[in-house]
Amino acid sequence: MTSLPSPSRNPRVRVTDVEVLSSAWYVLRRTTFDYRHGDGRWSTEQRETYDRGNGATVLLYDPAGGTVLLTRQFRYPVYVNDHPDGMFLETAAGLLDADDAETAIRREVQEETGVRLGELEHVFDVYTSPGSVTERLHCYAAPYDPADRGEGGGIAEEGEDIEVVELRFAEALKMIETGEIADAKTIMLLQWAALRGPFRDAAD
Ligand SMILES: Nc1nc2c(ncn2[C@@H]2O[C@H](COP(=O)(O)OP(=O)(O)O[C@H]3O[C@H](CO)[C@@H](O)[C@H](O)[C@@H]3O)[C@@H](O)[C@H]2O)c(=O)[nH]1
Ligand SMILES: [Mg+2]
Repeated sequence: MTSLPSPSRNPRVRVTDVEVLSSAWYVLRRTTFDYRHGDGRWSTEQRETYDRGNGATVLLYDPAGGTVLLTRQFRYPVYVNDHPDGMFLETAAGLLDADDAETAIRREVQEETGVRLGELEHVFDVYTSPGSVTERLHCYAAPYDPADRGEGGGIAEEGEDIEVVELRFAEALKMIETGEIADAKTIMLLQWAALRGPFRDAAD
């Protein structure tokens, strides 16, 4: 046994063991727990969880120009699973590290796009892959001024090579249909922007 989580918040769940299977860039654990089913029967289950920490992302939008600012970078996990070239379009995002979500997203956006965030709207928090990955992703939206757009590029020493991509909002929506935008957080935020966010009154 390596570690146990804090006391159960669910009387149907009793964790009995946690093993660390791998601890390299991220941490893979195998947890054994007793679970009480809907019919009252208890069973012993095992689940592996991939812990890569939590993250934050932001949809940058310019209401006057009708544009959004995204990033493009090579994503190997996407490339290895059939994406044509792995050059993936996403909202700016990053891991929280030791920071709270708002501090982290301000830092990441500046590193990746050069934009210094002013007002910031919290939109929702999402679990990105609840059957296997523990990550909770804090999702924000914020206006940007195209004149503030800087070099961006990410941190070269960490192997990052990030292109900043400005798109008309209507074009970004179409790119969801064509598959050119296929990142979950980016699709969720673009659809939020059309339904309830800054572009809800846009004609197309
Ligand atoms: N050496 C090494 N480096 C890695 C590895 N995995 C990631 N990295 C480096 O660590 C960097 C982390 O950059 P962040 O900007 O902090 O995170 P992110 O990869 O952009 O993650 C964000 O987007 C993800 C995808 O949507 C989100 O899952 C995540 O929560 C976060 O929001 C990556 O760009 C990459 O350079 C690895 O296995 N080995
Ligand atoms: Mg990033």
